[in-house]
Amino acid sequence: IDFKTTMASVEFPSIFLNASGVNCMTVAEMDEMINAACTGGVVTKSATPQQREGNPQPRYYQLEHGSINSMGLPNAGFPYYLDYVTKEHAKPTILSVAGLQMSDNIELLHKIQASEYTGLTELNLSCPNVIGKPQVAYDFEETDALLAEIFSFYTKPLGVKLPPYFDLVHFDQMAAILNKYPLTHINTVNSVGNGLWIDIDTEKVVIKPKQGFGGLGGAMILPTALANVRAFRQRLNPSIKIIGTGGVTSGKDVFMHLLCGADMVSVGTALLHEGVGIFQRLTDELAAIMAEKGYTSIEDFRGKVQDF
Ligand SMILES: C=Cc1c(C(=O)O)[nH]c(=O)[nH]c1=O
Repeated sequence: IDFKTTMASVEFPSIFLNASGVNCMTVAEMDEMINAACTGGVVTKSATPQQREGNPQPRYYQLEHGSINSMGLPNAGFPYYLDYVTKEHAKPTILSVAGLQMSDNIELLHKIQASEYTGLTELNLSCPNVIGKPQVAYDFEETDALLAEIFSFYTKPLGVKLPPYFDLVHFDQMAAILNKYPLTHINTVNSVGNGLWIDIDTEKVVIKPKQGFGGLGGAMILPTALANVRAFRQRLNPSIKIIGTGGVTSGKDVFMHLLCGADMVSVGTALLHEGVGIFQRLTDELAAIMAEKGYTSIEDFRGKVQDF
């Protein structure tokens, strides 16, 4: 079964990617993603202009049905990731960038525009853990202004990483903004912002930053992820592809993301726990589901979830 896919005329040998932030901080991790079986390529950790240590530890904690994190954007800095993606690799790369303020985003995209890099870039509008900074993507006017400024000069392939939305009118408002711009894709969802977990033995929160508040990921956010993939598929121009992210732990979850309209699927929490071998497992499980249902291509069912 053929799981390759094309986005912005870039051929991905598989639909599977890592969620930015997981297994993508260093050259070794990014090479491991590219060299692993059944991966489509690699998405870098969101890069900031300078290298960042991130928040104090513990800043990640595994829950029974997912994860909570407040990493604080630790990364090796924009030059490190631009250097990596500009080199030749066996599979495509997506360069993720996250400014800490609007001017950072503009500066980073000017640098990419002026660089040798011709691959895909993803602007992270949804980091929930930069202390003191609200997520850009929850400010519709700022998002619109930022994209207008970017597309006044940026001509290379560009997508955006979005947080989950929880209100149908917000889907309408955000989709109306995104449809104004020549985006290659959206990647939805980022972690569900500012959850909290408590260790009842110590009666303490489980992560140090932000008094324990952190983004939620993993199995428990799958229903939210599916809703966001479907809602944007229903509203966005077909030219804007969708990377479905959030809650994927099995072939069934991948199948549901695809039924909702995802073009590619990325894995975060489960990848962190299982390692890159997960992509062969997800491929085998998806292929078994498709065989059972008599599907020979993802096109047989992509986006075809039915109303009740
Ligand atoms: C880029 C920062 C992000 C982080 C982080 O570095 O804290 N965690 C997330 O769950 N999503 C992000 O987008």
